[in-house]
Amino acid sequence: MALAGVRVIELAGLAPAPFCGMILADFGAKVIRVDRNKVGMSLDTQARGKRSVAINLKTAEGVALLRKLCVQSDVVLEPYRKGVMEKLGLGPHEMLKENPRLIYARLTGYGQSGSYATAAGHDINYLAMSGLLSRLGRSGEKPYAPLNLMADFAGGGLTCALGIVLALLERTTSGKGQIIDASMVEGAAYVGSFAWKSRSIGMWDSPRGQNMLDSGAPFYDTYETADGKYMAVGAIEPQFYRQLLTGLELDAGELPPQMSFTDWPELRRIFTERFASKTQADWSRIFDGTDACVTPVLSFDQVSSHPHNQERASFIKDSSGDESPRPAPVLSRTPAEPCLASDPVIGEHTVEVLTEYGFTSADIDQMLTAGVVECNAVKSKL
Ligand SMILES: C[C@H](CCC[C@@H](C)[C@H]1CC[C@H]2[C@@H]3[C@H](O)C[C@@H]4C[C@H](O)CC[C@]4(C)[C@H]3C[C@H](O)[C@]12C)C(=O)SCCNC(=O)CCNC(=O)[C@H](O)C(C)(C)COP(=O)(O)OP(=O)(O)OC[C@H]1O[C@@H](n2cnc3c(N)ncnc32)[C@H](O)[C@@H]1OP(=O)(O)O
Repeated sequence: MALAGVRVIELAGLAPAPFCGMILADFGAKVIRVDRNKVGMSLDTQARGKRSVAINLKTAEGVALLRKLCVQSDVVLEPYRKGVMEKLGLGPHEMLKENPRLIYARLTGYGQSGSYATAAGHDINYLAMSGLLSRLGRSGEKPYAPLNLMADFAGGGLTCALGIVLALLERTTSGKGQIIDASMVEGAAYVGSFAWKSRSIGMWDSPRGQNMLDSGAPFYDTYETADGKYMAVGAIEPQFYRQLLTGLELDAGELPPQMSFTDWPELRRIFTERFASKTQADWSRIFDGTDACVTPVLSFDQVSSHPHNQERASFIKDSSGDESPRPAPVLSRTPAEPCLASDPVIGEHTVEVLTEYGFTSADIDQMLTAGVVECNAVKSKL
């Protein structure tokens, strides 16, 4: 796998950093999640392929231990509020002095500088601060955040993973590590570069929800079907739009022109009525194999059994039978090989990892007894 041999220390966080760590693990890195002691259950739902070590960082020995792990690792990924790592004596400048090849990734909402740097926040706040949230939502309604996908995951975890991979690549020539300041506000804004930069061609001149790609246009929207499901329509180009009309059995000559903004409400009414006349399966049969750019809006239950997704094996099942998306993208020689075993319990691999990093049994026993680290066995599911 592409990241084979890369050792990552991920400090346990809420959602974006766990996703970043999972991406690295899916593509072959050895990711060790550092959890707290005495926590019953991990809230990390993005733990695929990781191992867990439980360390009490509120002890000097715990801090010294983490430092030793970082000295022997390639990447440290930390998701805490600005200043937390420095307070622990584990700030990037100290760590890079000890391991100049270390890539020290800091994934925060507001970045490491600026007056919001130390403020608490979540996806919706970062998305709001990126400018993007103001553009999301239907006409006449308040801004609407699309789950916590944009800042936490696209602008956060994924962008941070890109930064780490870029720094690893650069290190192959310089031999040096570096610090990554991954701000979710900036990551989300960057993901939204199209929205920013396409203002110059008038893409966003109308208010929220009244533009071509923000649910303003009737040919770029979702429609309810007779069985209460939905179809997605993305028929922008005239040649594809004509195929949409053919599938809907509508005569272009009897309709207003596609790009007549003032007629969009009337066109939407006509499309709404048409889509409501057949089921999702009926419409899928009609539009499959055409270039009308019309697809069913699949539920999580439907998605893996759709023929296209099945043919590409786009979804995988883990050892408990739970489905999730296959890592993307697919690399031809060194594809990701996601681990299908159950997620680690907190501290499951403490002894295994510390042994691997060169600690003796006596050292480990001493740390276990002193409560510096914790090792927990997997509970039987029987
Ligand atoms: C929308 C999202 C995230 C959604 C996640 C949800 C899935 C979950 C979020 C809350 C969960 C629920 C909740 O926990 C209550 C229930 C618990 C129950 O067990 C389960 C059900 C729950 C309902 C549960 C259900 C779900 O799991 C949840 C709903 C996001 O947007 S995530 C993005 C958040 N932002 C960032 O990550 C940006 C960077 N980070 C930060 O700004 C801050 O970390 C943050 C997130 C604001 C949190 O601030 P906080 O004050 O809590 O922490 P920090 O200031 O960062 O300091 C960390 C302290 O911890 C110490 N520490 C760290 N490791 C160790 C260790 N191994 N040992 C000892 N101590 C450790 C560290 O030293 C710091 O200590 P100090 O404060 O003393 O410096």
